[in-house]
Amino acid sequence: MLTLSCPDRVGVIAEVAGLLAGHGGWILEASHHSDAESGRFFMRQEVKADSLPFDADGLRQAFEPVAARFEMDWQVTDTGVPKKMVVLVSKQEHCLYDLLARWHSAELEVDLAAVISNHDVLRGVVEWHGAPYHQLPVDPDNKAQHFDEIGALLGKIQPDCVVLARYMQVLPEWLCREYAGRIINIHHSFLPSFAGARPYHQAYERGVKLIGATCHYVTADLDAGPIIEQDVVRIDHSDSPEDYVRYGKDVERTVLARGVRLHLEDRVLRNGNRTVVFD
Ligand SMILES: Nc1nc2c(c(=O)[nH]1)N[C@@H](CN(C=O)c1ccc(C(=O)N[C@@H](CCC(=O)O)C(=O)O)cc1)CN2
Repeated sequence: MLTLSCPDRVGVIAEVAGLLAGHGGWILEASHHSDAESGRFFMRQEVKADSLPFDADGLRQAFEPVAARFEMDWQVTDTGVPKKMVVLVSKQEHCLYDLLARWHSAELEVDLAAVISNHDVLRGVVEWHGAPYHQLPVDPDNKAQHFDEIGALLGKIQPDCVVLARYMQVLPEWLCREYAGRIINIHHSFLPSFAGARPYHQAYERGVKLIGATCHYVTADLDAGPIIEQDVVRIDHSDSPEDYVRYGKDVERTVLARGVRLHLEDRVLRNGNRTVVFD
């Protein structure tokens, strides 16, 4: 899997396709986007591994000159190597349950390397599914220790994706920077509406007719990272805030699962604080 972005200009597609074809590369899926606003070009090329005379490192070496010439931000990943995922949770279980079921049934083909929580309440269900569980309690007077312990564990695992599945702690700037573009959160509102705490109750007070969920990359700015996936569900005057929570959970589960899959399949490319999603 080759993904790239670069300053837009004539010839990028021809150069990339020519290099791949020149080595016998069989392109299975090709997507690209020319973004007028940013003046950048985005591409995703899925190449049949055994059509090439070299492995992923060989492709990286062959591609380097083209990437340099076009000032590309790029990466080559071997989809034959399962990506590593870590899930952070607190006490809310619905998004975790959904991810565990998709992983356990192999619908989500990923190495679930760890589930980390500041509570112990979800240990049983995680270990029943055969995933490792790490409880790292939070001392309100020393939250830095909690995040240091998370950082140390993530450093050992080196995950491709860290999912905040209703994890209720605000990550420090250093952790967001260290894993920029790899930490995914599910916020239970249709951002930018109702950022922060208790969004369903904010929505009730505002009298909206749609509520939703947003899957986004995590940055130091709370709930403000690039959006990966969103969806909404209708509510009406007869619904209570508790109804909003119940309807909202269904949307949260599906939006997070879609967002995680898009990330794991290298279908999401950063475009400033926006994303290009080759779905
Ligand atoms: N650096 C970031 N950290 C987190 C983000 C983010 O976008 N950037 N998203 C949140 C998730 N979240 C809303 O979706 C959220 C979670 C928690 C809080 C919050 O105020 N937490 C309190 C502690 C609450 C508790 O102990 O139960 C706090 O941190 O003081 C706001 C929004 C996840 N992290």
